[in-house]
Amino acid sequence: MDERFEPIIEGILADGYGVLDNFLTADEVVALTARLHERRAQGQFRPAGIGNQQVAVEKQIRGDEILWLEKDTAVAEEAAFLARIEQFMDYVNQTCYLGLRDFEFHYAVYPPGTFYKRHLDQFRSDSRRKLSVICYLNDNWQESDGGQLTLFLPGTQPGQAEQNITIQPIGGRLVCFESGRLEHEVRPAARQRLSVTGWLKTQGVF
Ligand SMILES: O=C(O)CCC(=O)C(=O)O
Ligand SMILES: [Fe+2]
Repeated sequence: MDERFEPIIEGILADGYGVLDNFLTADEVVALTARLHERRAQGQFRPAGIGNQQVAVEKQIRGDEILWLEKDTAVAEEAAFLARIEQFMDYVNQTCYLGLRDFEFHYAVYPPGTFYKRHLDQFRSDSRRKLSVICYLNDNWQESDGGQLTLFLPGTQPGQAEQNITIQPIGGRLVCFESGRLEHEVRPAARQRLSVTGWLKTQGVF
């Protein structure tokens, strides 16, 4: 068992979310970022969709561009990332019994000035999504760069106010939270903001 994932599991069980720094080493972040930029320069990214609305409407909600990672076409650094995610998923299954069987991940680029308004990941498209996972690829991110992830934790007692958690999108950092329970948003980013985002899923019907 991979003990380094334990703090994030404890966070998920206690609070519905966990954060783990150095999920990727600095060298791995640099290498994966280079692959991202190559693919984007080749025109492989598309504006992220949120449903059937027009792109202009969607941009009021989210402004990121994405590219799904596919096992078949993954280069070495991408395959290594997906293998690490698989280890993480195995560890979660051994400790949390969520019955995770599958995952899907995409690169995400938030150009300067873009954001993703408050939302819930799960029910938009696929109720098999159990855990949302984001790994940031940013070099030397400063608080003044904006782009923070805000998690809205529901109060645990009746009448208790929700709590806002602010997470800086620091390179190599992994964030994981319950897809069906925690609403969240990406604050406007003042500089280009890079990540790999995905979902750990159960099998079964939508
Ligand atoms: O990049 C982040 O911090 C969150 C992204 C997100 O909420 C999403 O892609 O659904
Ligand atoms: Fe989200």
